[in-house]
Amino acid sequence: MNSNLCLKIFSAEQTRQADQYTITHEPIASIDLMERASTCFVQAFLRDYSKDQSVKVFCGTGNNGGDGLAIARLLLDADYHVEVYLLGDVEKGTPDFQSNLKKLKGLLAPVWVSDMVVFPTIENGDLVIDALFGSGVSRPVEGIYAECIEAINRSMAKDVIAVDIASGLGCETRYGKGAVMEVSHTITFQSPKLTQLLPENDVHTGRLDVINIGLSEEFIRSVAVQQYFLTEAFIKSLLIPRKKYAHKGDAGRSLIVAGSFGKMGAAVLAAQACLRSGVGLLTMQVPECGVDILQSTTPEAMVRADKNSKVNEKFDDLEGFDAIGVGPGIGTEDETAKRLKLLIGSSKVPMVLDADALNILSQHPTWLEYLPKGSVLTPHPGEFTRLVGEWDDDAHKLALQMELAQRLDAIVLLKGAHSTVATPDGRLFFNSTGNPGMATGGSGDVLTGMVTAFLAQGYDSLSATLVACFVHGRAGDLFLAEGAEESLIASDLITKTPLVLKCLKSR
Ligand SMILES: NC(=O)C1=CN([C@@H]2O[C@H](COP(=O)(O)OP(=O)(O)OC[C@H]3O[C@@H](n4cnc5c(N)ncnc54)[C@H](O)[C@@H]3O)[C@@H](O)[C@H]2O)[C@@H](O)CC1
Ligand SMILES: [K+]
Repeated sequence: MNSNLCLKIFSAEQTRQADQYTITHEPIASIDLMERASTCFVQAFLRDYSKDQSVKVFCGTGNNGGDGLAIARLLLDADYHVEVYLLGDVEKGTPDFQSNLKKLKGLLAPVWVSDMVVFPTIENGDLVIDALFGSGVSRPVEGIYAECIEAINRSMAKDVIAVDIASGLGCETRYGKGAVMEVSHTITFQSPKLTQLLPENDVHTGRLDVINIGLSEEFIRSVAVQQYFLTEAFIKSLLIPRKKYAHKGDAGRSLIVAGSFGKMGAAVLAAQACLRSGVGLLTMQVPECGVDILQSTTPEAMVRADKNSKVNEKFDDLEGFDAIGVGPGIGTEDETAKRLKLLIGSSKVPMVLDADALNILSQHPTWLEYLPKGSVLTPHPGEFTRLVGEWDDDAHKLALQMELAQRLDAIVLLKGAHSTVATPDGRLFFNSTGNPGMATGGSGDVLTGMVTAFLAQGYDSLSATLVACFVHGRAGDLFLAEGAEESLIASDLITKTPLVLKCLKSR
C-alpha cells in the first residue's frame, strides 16, 4: 500500500517545514511561493464567484494576511470590486505581507480597522475573504480581532471564504475559547488540516477545496504521518485487476447474514451492493420470511433459509466462504444474539460487522475478543456510542476509535461526513467522497455489502474498507450530477457503483 498517494494531514509545524523546504530546495523566493498560492486560490475563486458581488478582504499581518493582499490585487486585475481591511500592527507585519501591501497600495487604499467604528457595513450579498489568521494561529483569538470575527459571523455576507483555514481555527485544535470565523467555503493549501475534517468544525470550514500549491513532493514523501486524506490516485492503486481467465470462484465467495421480518430491504441492499462490487458468488442467509423477497429481487444470490421464520437464528456451515458480512436488519433478538456468538467463534475468515450485529456486541462486549483476524466494524455514530460510550468532542471520538481498533486488532470504520477508518497500528484515513444526501436509510447496508465483496475478492481488510468507503461516497456524489441530495436513496448508490468502478479502473 503506497500511502504516499494519499494527501498527508500535516500539523501546523509540518506545514511550516514544508513551506521552508520548498523555499530552500526548489528553490523559490518566499514571496513567489505566496504569489503562487494566491494565484491558485484566485483560480479556484473565479470558478465559483461572479464579478457582480462586492468582495471585502480582511487581512491580518502574518503570511495569511499577505496572501489576502495578493488575492485582493489579483481580483482587482480580474475586474472584481474589492475592498481591503487590515487588522493588527501593520509595521510588524511579515516581510511578505509588507511587500504585498506595497504592491497593492498603488491600486487601492486599504482601510486599517483600529476599532469597530471603522468596521465596514457588510451588505446582504457581499463576499468576504477571510485572511486574518491562517495556520500560524497559536492561541485563542481575542480583542479587536475577535470583535471583527464576531461582526462578520453576524453579518449578512452571502459567502465567507477562508484562505487556507478559518481564522481562529488551529490546524490541530479549535482554540474554542476565542473567536473563530464561520465560513461557507475554505480553499486550503496543499492538504486538509485535521480540524477541517471534524463535524464540530463544519461551520468553520463549509465546503472544503484542497488546492495544490506545489510544495516540495520530496519533502511531503519524506514526512511520516499517521493521518491521511483519501485520493482517487491512492484508491486506484489499491484495485486488483480481474485476470483474463478468471472464473466466478476467483472473485471470491461471500456469505451475508441479514434481514428479519419487516427489514428484508436491508438484506436486499447489502446483497445487491455486494454483487455490483464484484463478488464472484454470494450466499445470503435470511429468515424463512425473506427467501421469496430475495430470490425475486436478487436472482444472482443464492439464498439459505433460516429455519426460524422471522429472524436469523442459524449460522451453520461456513466452509468455502472468503468473507462474511453480518448485521443489516438482523434485529437483536436473543436467538440471533446467541447465533452471532457462535458465528464469531467459528468463522475463520474476516467478518464485516454492522448495524444490529454491533448493537448485539455492545450488549456482549466480551464476544468482541473472538473476532476473526482482519475483521471490520462499520458503526455509525449511534452504534459507536453504544460500543465505546459517550465522547466529549470530536478529538476524543477519534481517540476512542483508534483505541478500539488497537484493542480489537480490527479495522474500525466510523461512518459520517468524512468517514474515518482506523487501523490497529494507529493510522487514520479520512474519506474524501460522499455528501449529506447519503444520510438516508439503507446507505450503511450498501456499504456492508461493498466491504464484504472486496474482502472476498482478496483485498486485505484495510484496502477493502478504504475502497468500499471511497466507492460508496463517489457513487453518492455521482448521483448529485442528476438528482438532489434530498432525493438520494440507498439503491441509487448501487445503481451508480458500476460507473464509479469503471472510472476508477480506467487508466
Ligand atoms: N510560509 C509560506 O511560505 C507560505 C505561507 N502561506 C500562508 O501563510 C499562512 C501562515 O502564515 P503565518 O505563519 O505568518 O501565520 P498567520 O498569518 O496565520 O498568523 C500570523 C501571526 O499571528 C500571530 N498570532 C497567532 N495567534 C494569534 C492570536 N490568537 N491573536 C493574535 N495574534 C496571533 C502569530 O504570532 C503569527 O505571527 C498560511 O496559512 C498560508 O495562508 C502561503 O502563502 C503559502 C506559502
Ligand atoms: K484565514
